[in-house]
Amino acid sequence: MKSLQHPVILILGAGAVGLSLAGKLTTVARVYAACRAAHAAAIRERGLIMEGVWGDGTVGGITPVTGPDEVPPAVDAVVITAKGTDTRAICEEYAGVIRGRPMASLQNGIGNEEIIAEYTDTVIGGTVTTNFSVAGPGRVRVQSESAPMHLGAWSGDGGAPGRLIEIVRSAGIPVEADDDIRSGKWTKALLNIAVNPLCALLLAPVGVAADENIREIVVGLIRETYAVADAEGVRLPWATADDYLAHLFSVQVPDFAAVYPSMYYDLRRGRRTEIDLLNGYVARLGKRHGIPTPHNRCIAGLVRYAEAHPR
Ligand SMILES: NC(=O)C1=CN([C@@H]2O[C@H](COP(=O)(O)OP(=O)(O)OC[C@H]3O[C@@H](n4cnc5c(N)ncnc54)[C@H](OP(=O)(O)O)[C@@H]3O)[C@@H](O)[C@H]2O)C=CC1
Ligand SMILES: CC(C)(CO)C(=O)C(=O)O
Repeated sequence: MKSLQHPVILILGAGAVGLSLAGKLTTVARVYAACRAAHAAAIRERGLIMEGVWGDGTVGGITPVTGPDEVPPAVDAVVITAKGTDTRAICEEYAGVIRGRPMASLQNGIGNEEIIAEYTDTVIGGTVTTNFSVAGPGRVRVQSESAPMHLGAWSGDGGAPGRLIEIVRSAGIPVEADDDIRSGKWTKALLNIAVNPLCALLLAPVGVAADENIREIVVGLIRETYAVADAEGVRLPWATADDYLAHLFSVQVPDFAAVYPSMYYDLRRGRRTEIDLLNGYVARLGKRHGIPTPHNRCIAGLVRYAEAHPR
């Protein structure tokens, strides 16, 4: 990232999160959004339509691309917002563009940064605790923001996160530096482990987590995740699982009560989910450490079954 004057940003896998980010960044950067053809056609024709807490209106100036040949050579930074299930494939497709450039992940789950590090030296870990959805081709909705975006050095050039933070902040997106982004990814994953699969399976918004029939399952998922994180040496901001659960039920579930998480849309659209980067990952690590994870194993099994039997 040489210059902050007119940075050129490439967003890889632009759907709900990536197109929303593109819409905001276009005020401060030249933005290329690698997206599917239907989004690209709609954006070329009339711009990106945004609604919600990141602003309402039609945003021009985003250049959609559908392959690496359409990306100019002068990219300063890459941000990946594809699903974790697509990380390797999209990195392969855009490998020539990624190589030698700082690349940030805003994806949920654990394991994406390790894959990205195979394609470039400077990797920035990131989290975003805002609800995004696709309302149609080239049309996104941004609802409920519960915490600022977090960005922090994963590998390589330690100055890269600071430069990206400046760009993101100047676009009006709340963002903070995270000096332990490995723990930051786990911290964000707690919320997704607690609510994403349940909402996807029950076809319910996040508020369902507080239902008296469901709450106990959420408690089990999080207590197991805490035990596994502890065995992995991950430092979480809440000392105990029950401290985090208090935050989840008093802040995060109310903030997102009325909206549906990303995994809900995956199952509804018959797509693969990120379950193996979330609850499935916890179950796998639990096995390795000899920690029982019956809640996470059960929920991961149910999601895998639902993936294989689209409704
Ligand atoms: N939605 C949310 O509220 C939040 C999501 N996240 C995380 O952010 C990440 C992205 O989520 P979200 O934006 O909801 O997901 P989306 O599915 O809406 O967006 C990802 C987009 O990338 C596209 N894509 C995949 N591969 C390619 C490719 N090779 N070339 C071009 N486009 C490609 C997908 O197309 P296709 O579907 O056709 O494969 C899809 O349109 C996930 O890790 C999610 O967990 C984090 C915080 C909040
Ligand atoms: C924070 C939350 C729940 C917002 O939708 C999310 O990360 C997701 O949908 O995956």
